[in-house]
Amino acid sequence: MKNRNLYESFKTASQGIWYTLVKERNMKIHFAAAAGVILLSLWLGASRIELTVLCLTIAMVICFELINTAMEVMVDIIVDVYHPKAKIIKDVSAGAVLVSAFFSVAIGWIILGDKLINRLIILLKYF
Ligand SMILES: Nc1ncnc2c1ncn2[C@@H]1O[C@H](COP(=O)(O)OP(=O)(O)OP(=O)(O)O)[C@@H](O)[C@H]1O
Repeated sequence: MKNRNLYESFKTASQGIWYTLVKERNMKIHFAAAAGVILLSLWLGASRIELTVLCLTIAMVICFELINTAMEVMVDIIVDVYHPKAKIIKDVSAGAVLVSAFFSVAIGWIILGDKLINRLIILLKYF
């Protein structure tokens, strides 16, 4: 079965994202964190380049989670019993998400940490 046109391709890709968002708890966390980071960056007055780096970082984590979900479904189609290699595939794939999430937190802190602390100090002076 092949997508007939660009609209069909867009629709099926969106369904893939929606499936992952509904089924995977971690994807909900990634989306919530992404929304939080973008709002925080706007509030802290992040520069365009900083916002660009943060958007790339968010995209990296979400893409790895999408691929991880695809890997899990693919493994489940191929094996429906315990298999050590199925475990390796799923664990490695989950590891990719973990590494990207860890570094995204580090990047977020490097970019926004100082601004956040300074803003909080200013706010605390009012009280
Ligand atoms: N067929 C299998 N054979 C061996 N181990 C498996 C198998 N299916 C799952 N596992 C193990 O269980 C873990 C969880 O697998 P599951 O398919 O439930 O993913 P998940 O809980 O959605 O993971 P994630 O938190 O990465 O989204 C895998 O990382 C793997 O270690």
